[in-house]
Amino acid sequence: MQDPIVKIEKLSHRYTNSWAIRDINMEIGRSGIVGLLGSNGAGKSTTMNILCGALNQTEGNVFINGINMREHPERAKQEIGFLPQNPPLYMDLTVDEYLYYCAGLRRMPDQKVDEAVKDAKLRCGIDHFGHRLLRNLSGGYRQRVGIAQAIVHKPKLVVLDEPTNGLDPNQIIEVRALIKDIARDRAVIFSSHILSEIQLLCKEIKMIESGRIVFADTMDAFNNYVEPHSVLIHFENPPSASELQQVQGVTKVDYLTERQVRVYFSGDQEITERLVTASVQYGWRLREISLDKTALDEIFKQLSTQKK
Ligand SMILES: Nc1ncnc2c1ncn2[C@@H]1O[C@H](COP(=O)(O)OP(=O)(O)OP(=O)(O)O)[C@@H](O)[C@H]1O
Repeated sequence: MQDPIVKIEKLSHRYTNSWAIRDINMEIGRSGIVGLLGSNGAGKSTTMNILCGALNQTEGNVFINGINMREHPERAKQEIGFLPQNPPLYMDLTVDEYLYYCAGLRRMPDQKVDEAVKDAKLRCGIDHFGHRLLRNLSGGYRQRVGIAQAIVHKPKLVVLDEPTNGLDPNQIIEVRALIKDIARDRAVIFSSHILSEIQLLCKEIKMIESGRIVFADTMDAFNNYVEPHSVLIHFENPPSASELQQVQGVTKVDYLTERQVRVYFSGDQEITERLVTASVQYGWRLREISLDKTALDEIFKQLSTQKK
């Protein structure tokens, strides 16, 4: 396996007197979108700000492409493009002026700047807005300019802190498509407090709650984790537990009332079909059946209490 683009070791940060993040460890590969999911105040921005060298951590280490951010910040930052939660956009500059200014901050060689700005504008769909003042752009286009400044120096890693926050639904769709596009040739870390957004965009998910990582795996593993493993059934003529356990896939049966049963199963979703068939065959008179999907809030709670 290739070396990770990001390696975080035992990262902790304390603001004045309380810890915002504790003991975070993670590795991030060189391509695709990794989602950092967490509710408000979970510690996403703190982690991202440290990762990008905008904040000095209290404890632990961050390596970007093998370079220690604390020891060699200038070199490490060359590998990163960052769109913070409140991007520093200068409203009195035109798009071109702003992107040239950002390329300058990145210490790009002069002869490469024209082409780099042109490429970033094209990639972000703002090439026709070069002379427009930032203050006269819509929220969605300002966000595109923010993403353009994050990729102008062609970094290997782009970090986007809640980039769709505050946008209208159409702008959200456009910005998500842009993020997918820029992730084709680099790693992207993307934070959000919206699970469905992370599910839509990311191949991997790191979930953070109260400053700790509570889940880190592929999106597929996460989706399996939150898949329902039980169904709720109402029978008019309820079978016994042992009769229900004869149905292939059923692992456990709990009677909630005389006629209402929670049936646990393992494996595939065809369980509902098999239960309906058995009910017809044996005359159990099934009135209602529904998947028992635990509320996501509940899963968040379970994950955060399990790993504390
Ligand atoms: N500058 C600061 N001084 C003191 N406490 C802070 C500061 N910045 C953040 N915090 C606290 O640290 C914790 C983590 O905040 P952080 O901004 O990293 O979370 P977040 O997941 O990005 O949340 P949000 O989505 O609301 O931005 C919170 O309890 C927050 O109140």
